[in-house]
Amino acid sequence: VANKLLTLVFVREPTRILLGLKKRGFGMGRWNGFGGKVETGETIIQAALRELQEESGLKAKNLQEVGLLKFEFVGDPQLLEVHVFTSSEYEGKPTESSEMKPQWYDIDSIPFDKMWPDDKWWFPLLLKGSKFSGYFLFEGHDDVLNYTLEEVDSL
Ligand SMILES: CN1CCN(c2cc(NC3CC3)nc(N)n2)CC1
Repeated sequence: VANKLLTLVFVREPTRILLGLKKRGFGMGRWNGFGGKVETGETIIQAALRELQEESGLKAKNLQEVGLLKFEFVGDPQLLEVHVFTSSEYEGKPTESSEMKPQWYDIDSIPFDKMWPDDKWWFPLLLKGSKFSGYFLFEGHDDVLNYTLEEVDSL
């Protein structure tokens, strides 16, 4: 079966970035951007905007695709394909949802120890405004066995 399409959106201000604490399900207990599955009949962009609004209450006005991340788990044939976006213009106020508890973090104090382990490699590229493409092989949810990561001119 084809890759599972997922979205991940970070709302960014000059010195801070909005993260959400995942309250249940996949990635529970970890801080992350906002996102979810791409449903049939919607584009990846539409899914990114929908999930951001559902999970944070924010309506992004200038979504930009900044990264493509592929994840594999030892023993699991399903490949995850995560399309990463940023937005610097938005409407609304960060609002806790059933899925996420939003909080602004200063970009100098990102809580990597409480995020997915792959983030420490690609997050610096996102913060400096690069476009990136990466692949991470996980064993379980905590160990990265292998990865490749490159900055790209276009996605
Ligand atoms: C809907 N979500 C959005 C984001 N997402 C991931 C995954 C991830 N690593 C993969 C090993 C799991 N790392 C970050 N930062 N986000 C998965 C699904």
